[in-house]
Amino acid sequence: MRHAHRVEIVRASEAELMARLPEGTLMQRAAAGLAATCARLLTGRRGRVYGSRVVVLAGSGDNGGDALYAGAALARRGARVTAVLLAPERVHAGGLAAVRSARGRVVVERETGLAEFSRADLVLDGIVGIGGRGGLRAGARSYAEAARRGVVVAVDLPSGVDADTGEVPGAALRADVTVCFGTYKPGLLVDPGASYAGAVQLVGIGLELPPPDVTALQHADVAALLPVPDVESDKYRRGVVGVAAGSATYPGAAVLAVAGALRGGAGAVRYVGTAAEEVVRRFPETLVTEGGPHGAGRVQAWVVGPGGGEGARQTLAEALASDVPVLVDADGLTELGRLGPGALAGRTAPTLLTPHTGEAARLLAGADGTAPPAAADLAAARLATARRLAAAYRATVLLKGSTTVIADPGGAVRVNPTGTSWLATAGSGDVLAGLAGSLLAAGLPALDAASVAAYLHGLAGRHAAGEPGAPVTASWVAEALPVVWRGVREG
Ligand SMILES: NC(=O)C1=CN([C@@H]2O[C@H](COP(=O)(O)OP(=O)(O)OC[C@H]3O[C@@H](n4cnc5c(N)ncnc54)[C@H](O)[C@@H]3O)[C@@H](O)[C@H]2O)[C@@H](O)CC1
Ligand SMILES: [K+]
Repeated sequence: MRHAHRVEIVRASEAELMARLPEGTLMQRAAAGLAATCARLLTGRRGRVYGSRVVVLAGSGDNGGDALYAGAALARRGARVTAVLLAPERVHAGGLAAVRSARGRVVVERETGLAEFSRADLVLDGIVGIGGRGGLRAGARSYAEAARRGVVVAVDLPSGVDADTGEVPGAALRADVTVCFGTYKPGLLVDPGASYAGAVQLVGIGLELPPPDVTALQHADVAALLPVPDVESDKYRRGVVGVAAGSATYPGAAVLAVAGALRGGAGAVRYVGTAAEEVVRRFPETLVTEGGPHGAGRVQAWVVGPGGGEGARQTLAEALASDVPVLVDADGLTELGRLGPGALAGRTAPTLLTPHTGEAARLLAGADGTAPPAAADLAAARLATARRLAAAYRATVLLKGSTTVIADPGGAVRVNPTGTSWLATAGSGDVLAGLAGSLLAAGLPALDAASVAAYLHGLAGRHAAGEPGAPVTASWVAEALPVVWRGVREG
């Protein structure tokens, strides 16, 4: 599991530790880890550190200090190091002295800096770290826009990315590798920030941290959560998931939601709705029932909404009246937005909402009676959006997007590290809804069901798209689920 902490928490832990250690110890630990990664990268690219061109972009804070000390360490190993000072009057004095004494070059003119930047083998981005506020300032922005041929290593986080939210209010440096200190920062795990970070490496500096603000599951965590039948299992013990989806206009949504549900670990899938014929033709193993969720027979979780069309309101009401977990998607969310959070007030079992940002906007409007916010604004602030929705509806929320975010009403937040933009395809959400519902029926708590579903769905999308990637259809994503499930279990 990757743990991320917000800046306020990092600062408090650092202060507590620094009070017990000789001055500069943490920066030396950070710089040593950073220099080791840079040396590995240079050796991988050029065969050796000696003689390589390294540029250190040093801003005015301790982030620049880390970068300068790491640059000095590389200079001592024979790298040709140029430190470019973006704020010469406020540069970290100790770091600068270290570069000078290791015979590094120091430049302050922007033109020279940019020329060095463009031909460096490796650039250390130490412009700003967790002290960054707002978009990059003009002098720094030119580096974000300049061409380069070398590898860029972000110090703690790519400059220009908001550490707490992943928002990029302007330009940011695009890194190939980010070396972060002490803990991951939420902005490294959530897009758009995550897309600037490249491969992220954590260097321990000895911080004692409280529980994380944000987590990201890894293979082993997902493997431990996957429901696996034992000798005592029958279809009811494994869970029956009810899928109320599809309509005369959208029968395909029913087929895709069932396709996801059949691969999600439940023992059986029960379909209710008008697309029964299509569903059974495609998946004869599906149990089908006339009418709606009410009186449909035994299920352990409901999925309502995909392709629900006109009937979505009635279906939603019947499912919400049950005492089993309910996943609400698509047209079900539109209906829920009209009804507002009050519609969930009487529920005794968990509710999982799976909006994209457009549906999230309608849900938020339904919660506070205002006009829907712009979906683009919600996408840029996806952590905050998921948290707001979870709090307003007292439900678990899986906010779909370039980084899918899952928020529990209790405050826990997970971000999904898998996924691919090829998943932005029609019907992909229906598969995800079926899959997550199946995991709910198999007994996973809503936060786990949602985050495991997002993880597997993302991997399946990548698997279906292949390398370097090609368009996929939602059906292929569903078909790839057993392969990635096995892959996760194998580790
Ligand atoms: N505090 C500690 O104990 C440790 C801190 N470390 C490093 O220190 C960093 C934090 O250092 P600081 O608190 O000095 O803050 P930073 O170095 O991240 O940035 C603060 C400086 O950048 C300037 N700045 C802010 N926003 C800017 C923008 N948008 N464009 C250009 N300049 C901007 C500010 O005027 C300020 O001088 C961490 O990210 C990490 O790299 C590490 O050395 C580990 C230990
Ligand atoms: K940085």
